[in-house]
Amino acid sequence: MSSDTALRADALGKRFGRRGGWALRDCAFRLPAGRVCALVGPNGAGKSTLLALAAGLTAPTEGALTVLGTTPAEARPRVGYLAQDKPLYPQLTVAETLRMGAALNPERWDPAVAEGVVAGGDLDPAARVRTLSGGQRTRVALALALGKRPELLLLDEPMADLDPLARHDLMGTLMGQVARYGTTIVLSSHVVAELEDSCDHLLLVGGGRVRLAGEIDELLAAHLRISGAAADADLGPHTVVESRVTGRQLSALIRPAGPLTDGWRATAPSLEELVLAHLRSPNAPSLTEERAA
Ligand SMILES: Nc1ncnc2c1ncn2[C@@H]1O[C@H](COP(=O)(O)OP(=O)(O)OP(=O)(O)O)[C@@H](O)[C@H]1O
Repeated sequence: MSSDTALRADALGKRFGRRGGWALRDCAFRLPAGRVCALVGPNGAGKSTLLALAAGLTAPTEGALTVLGTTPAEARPRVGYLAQDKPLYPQLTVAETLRMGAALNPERWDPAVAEGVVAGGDLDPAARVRTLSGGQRTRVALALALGKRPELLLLDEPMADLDPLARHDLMGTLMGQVARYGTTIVLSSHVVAELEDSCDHLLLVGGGRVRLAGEIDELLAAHLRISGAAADADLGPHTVVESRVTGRQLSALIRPAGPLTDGWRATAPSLEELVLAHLRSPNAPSLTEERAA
């Protein structure tokens, strides 16, 4: 695999327990290095499982996940991971937590980066983690992940307990990382509108499968929102992701397979419209780089 690939899944599957259902199945995608990738999908879709696999915390049941050109276990020192529950030691102070980060990552630790993230939140270095709010803990956990100067940063719902200003601030910090160090970021979130400005790659999972994977610009360009008279609707060769009839009007999100016949009004979808249409239509065909190529 070339070094310009941060993450690659081949027939990746994960099942918890021998009788459990598949959290992920038959997943194939490639995430180029240096991208900011939005990982979206409904509750239970497999987002956290995918991030935990990439962080080397759990092993695939079948297939393979290649991280920074190697196995997840070998890539671990070069990967930063922020888990959904942001585990920290509650009895340690903020400063002690950062010292622990330095001790655990002697080769890579950058105190200025870690302290900068903490200082941005006006946190007292002497405060104990147990006295911090949820959002303040997120900031400390993020300082640990970023202080490691990761080549790949995996963030599981980092914005969930942040106020709007702190979210904005977090995105600024992350964009700074990308610009300065070329860090690849995978960020799971339920708030798609917040990702539109900062992410350039999308991975949409649903029911354990990859539904959409690719550059956001290319995915958007592959779809159209159309509307027209329901009576003479013939969407012939096009792939219909979602369609609705209201009165005499039909509106749909399609993947055009050629020019549209006369009578349709067509507009480009937003990222949110693209994602919502696929979430509402779990049986719509997938579109991933592999299949699109
Ligand atoms: N440790 C585990 N043991 C058993 N089943 C698990 C475990 N972790 C996840 N699962 C199952 O795997 C599936 C995917 O879960 P996962 O947490 O990856 O989804 P998610 O997309 O992150 O969901 P959410 O948006 O709710 O955080 C779910 O059906 C879940 O019940």
